[in-house]
Amino acid sequence: MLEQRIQQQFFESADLKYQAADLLARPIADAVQAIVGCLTAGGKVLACGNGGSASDAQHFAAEFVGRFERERPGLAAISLTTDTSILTAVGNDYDFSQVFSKQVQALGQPGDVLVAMSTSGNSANVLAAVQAAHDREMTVVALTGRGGGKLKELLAETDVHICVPHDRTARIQEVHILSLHCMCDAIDTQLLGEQDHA
Ligand SMILES: O=C(CO)[C@@H](O)[C@H](O)[C@H](O)[C@H](O)COP(=O)(O)O
Ligand SMILES: [Zn+2]
Repeated sequence: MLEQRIQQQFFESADLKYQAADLLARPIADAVQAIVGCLTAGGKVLACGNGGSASDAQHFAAEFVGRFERERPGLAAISLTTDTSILTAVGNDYDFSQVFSKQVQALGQPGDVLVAMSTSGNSANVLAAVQAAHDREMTVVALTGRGGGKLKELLAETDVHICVPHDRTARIQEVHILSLHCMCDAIDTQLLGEQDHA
């Protein structure tokens, strides 16, 4: 019984990934172009999100600064979810909704990219970070689900929206991490040339 339930989750995740391959290949490629353009012009990537998406922001930044699958010089990326002193000071002195936007205001430069993750598209601190990124003339790569929520409404035409066609947070997160890995792979390919995995 339990095994069936577990298998069901695998099937649901795999089905969604098949569906998303068609739908998301274009916006993921657009995100890669935006990030490669930013990095080659001397810019950097900032990443944010809550809960599981906070882990994804850190995971993504680690693959930039350290490496993904190939040796290359580190790429400029900072996760806005890691500094507990900043998070507690801003959360305590201002409001939790400002924990990311304050960092975007302090660190963001025109031409930088903000990777903003929210499965609901409705987390106030992620929405405020997107607004701060626009004020700083940054491009936003938004990873969402559930139709994109309020975040979708905030996006500019030059931004990129990777919206997973599902309602469950866990399933959406599983496609987000796959999308981030696709981006790492494609960015390395753009910077270093093709390499097979065979
Ligand atoms: O990982 C999970 C659920 O799978 C949770 O930690 C989840 O990320 C948290 O509830 C977040 O606060 C949800 O925020 P969001 O994705 O709607 O912006
Ligand atoms: Zn989770």
